Amino acid sequence: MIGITLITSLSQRLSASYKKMHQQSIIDALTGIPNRRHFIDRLLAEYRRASRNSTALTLMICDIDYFKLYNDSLGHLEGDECLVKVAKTIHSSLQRGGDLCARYGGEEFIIILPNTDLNGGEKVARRIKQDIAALAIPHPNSPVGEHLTLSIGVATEAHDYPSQYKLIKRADDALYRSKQLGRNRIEIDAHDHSVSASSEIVVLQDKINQPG
Ligand SMILES: Nc1nc2c(ncn2[C@@H]2O[C@H](COP(=O)(O)OP(=O)(O)OP(=O)(O)O)[C@@H](O)[C@H]2O)c(=O)[nH]1
Repeated sequence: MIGITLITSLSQRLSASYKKMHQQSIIDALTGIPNRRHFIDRLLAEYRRASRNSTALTLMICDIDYFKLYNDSLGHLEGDECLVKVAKTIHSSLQRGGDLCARYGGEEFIIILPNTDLNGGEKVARRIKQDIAALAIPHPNSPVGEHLTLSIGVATEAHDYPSQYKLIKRADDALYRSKQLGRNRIEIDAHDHSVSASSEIVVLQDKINQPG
């Protein structure tokens, strides 16, 4: 009897420590949101689901502008605190249960929006930008404003699903464009064969980059 109790308690402890280890392996230690590894697993699952059901899938990468300057001006600890605030804010800007925000790299966050088309992606990107602006985090020496800003790249897949990595690449290319075009802005790459992608990009850029 004592032996059985001992084995049960041991296996409960093992299972608890396995759960803890698993949590630690998929959560970013600084910000407490999912890490890159968890993002890749979820993206694959969402990609398969979208492909099976022919639903739209949107991916978004948000990158803090001039974060090196932020660290240099205010120190690394302040930089860490800022990353935590940004992660929490982006996380709470997402309203659907299936949406996921993960820390993708140092000051980069990546978001999966399942069953979300171009219009939905645009709305979420705008909301994130507004919520970050509302934090009004002072960013001394930022060439684009007195408060912390984000550059955002968005890519949507509506019909054609060649590879989930291509969608990451397209979101990354859109982010790159956003940095090149001056930062603190949203760039969208719409890959929809029923319309010309480049014409959609132009229309959306006009809409998105209006002030406010
Ligand atoms: N405090 C802190 N800083 C980090 C962390 N991870 C990355 N960084 C810093 O983020 C900065 C990123 O710098 P860059 O890649 O040059 O980008 P940037 O200065 O934001 O410039 P742009 O992206 O071009 O606007 C580097 O200085 C990194 O040290 C972290 O966990 N904590």
